[in-house]
Amino acid sequence: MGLTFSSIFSRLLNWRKEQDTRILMLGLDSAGKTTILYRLQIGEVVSTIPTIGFNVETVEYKNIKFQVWDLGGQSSIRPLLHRPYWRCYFPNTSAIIYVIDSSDHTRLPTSRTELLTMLSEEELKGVPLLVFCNKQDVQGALKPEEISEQLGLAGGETSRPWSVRGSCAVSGQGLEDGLDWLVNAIQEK
Ligand SMILES: Nc1nc2c(ncn2[C@@H]2O[C@H](COP(=O)(O)OP(=O)(O)OP(=O)(O)O)[C@@H](O)[C@H]2O)c(=O)[nH]1
Ligand SMILES: [Mg+2]
Repeated sequence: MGLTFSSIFSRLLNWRKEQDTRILMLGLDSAGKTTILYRLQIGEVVSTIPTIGFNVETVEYKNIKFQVWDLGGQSSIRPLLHRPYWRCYFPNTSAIIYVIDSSDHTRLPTSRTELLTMLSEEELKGVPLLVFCNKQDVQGALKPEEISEQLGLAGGETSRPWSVRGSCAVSGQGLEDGLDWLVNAIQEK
């Protein structure tokens, strides 16, 4: 598995040469972000708590860095509390991966709001977006098409390349195709 991902990212490395590439992975708690990070098997996942106080998980493959920010907790203070801090990380972002728990019907509207709020950030304008509709293996999970419809990107998101795809982080299904798409999108930008 790791070999496949390495070969996908190699295209990016050859193309970006010495430039650092930062890919941010976000999504509500329990969506599957950490599981995806480990699934990539491209390096050691390092967990750190920067002074600003929330958890950051990073895995690096050469100069491609995947970062997951733990925006913590379930409460509504989450975005209010952290957005001013994590905003300062936005300017050097090459791509965004947004992970949704497709089996969590109740929180889809919250997840959608979080996503759209983030996409409205000026610094993220034009940055390619890959949405993983994760946990497709769970019975009753919403299909990527249904989630895509609810997110409503098709109507308004014209400033960036985006794709909404199904995944199962546990088996790894869908991850390769999604990341392959993302690497192409970064290169074509
Ligand atoms: N069935 C199923 N379970 C999954 C899948 N992806 C993740 N999980 C499970 O969902 C739970 C949460 O996954 P995590 O990877 O910890 O989620 P996270 O997004 O990192 O969550 P936080 O760190 O709390 O923000 C774990 O028990 C995973 O094993 C999936 O595709 N299918
Ligand atoms: Mg996690």
